[in-house]
Amino acid sequence: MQPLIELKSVSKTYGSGKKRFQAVTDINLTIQKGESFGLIGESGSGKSTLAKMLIGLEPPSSGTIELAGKPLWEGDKFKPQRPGEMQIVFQDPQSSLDPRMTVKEIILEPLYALSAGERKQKGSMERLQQLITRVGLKTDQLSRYPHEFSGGQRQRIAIARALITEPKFVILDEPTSALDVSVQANVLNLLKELKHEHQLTYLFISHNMSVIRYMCDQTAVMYKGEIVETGPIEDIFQHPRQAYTKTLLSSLHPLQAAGVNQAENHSNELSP
Ligand SMILES: Nc1ncnc2c1ncn2[C@@H]1O[C@H](COP(=O)(O)OP(=O)(O)OP(=O)(O)O)[C@@H](O)[C@H]1O
Repeated sequence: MQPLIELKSVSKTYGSGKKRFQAVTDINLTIQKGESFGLIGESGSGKSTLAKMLIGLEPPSSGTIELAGKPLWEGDKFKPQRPGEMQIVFQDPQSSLDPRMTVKEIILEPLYALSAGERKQKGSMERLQQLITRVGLKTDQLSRYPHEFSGGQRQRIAIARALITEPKFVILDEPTSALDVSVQANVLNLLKELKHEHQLTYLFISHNMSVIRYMCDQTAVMYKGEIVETGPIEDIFQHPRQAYTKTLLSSLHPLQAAGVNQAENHSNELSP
């Protein structure tokens, strides 16, 4: 079966001369359609750099990235087959939502990358109302501005924005780490339901092993720009092979390490 996403020998170097810094080194990764693929690693390990190369914000320095068998980059030019096919939800909805735009404008904005016909069809008022209601907000909130919402509600707006183009692949870059613990599990559960309803494929980035375990089927562990371990999440959780993965696991709360997942326990919280 052809993978949805395939990275072959992908590296990324920032800067040049004395400021040259290799953030990502020789990454090989495949994500199958329908998978929820976790990417875990400490701060600075290169997770966001990988996400930026996938979404078109940073070109790889070498290697190839393919979506459904088609290269996403031609040199420094990002050339997705269908704009809007991939979307991203960033960590901090405070900075990722334009404070001068209404919720309606924010959610509709990704449609400007599409053709006029598609924009009309996907941006209908009926669709917008369905989407805003589905993420847990009210239709009369469409005319409000981001500052009028809580952190969790803002992340729900960001999720609606990501779904408006009907993407196949969604990158979730630490989508709950900036949120109050009391709302983290609600947002994770919403993301799980939406994945099922829209047949999405996720790349879920986190530094939190228990969140990755709750959300993902497969995972890769990143350390200093390299993938040091990859496989089914339960295998990695039960039988970590690399010293770094063992360290990540040993930093977990004892209940989480024992497999008692607080989100599944409906406690509404996930420990950081
Ligand atoms: N534009 C840039 N110019 C130079 N160095 C950069 C740039 N962006 C990232 N880096 C460096 O690359 C490394 C990887 O950063 P990256 O943001 O990908 O890590 P991360 O794992 O996502 O970290 P975090 O969890 O803190 O977001 C870091 O050392 C960072 O300082």
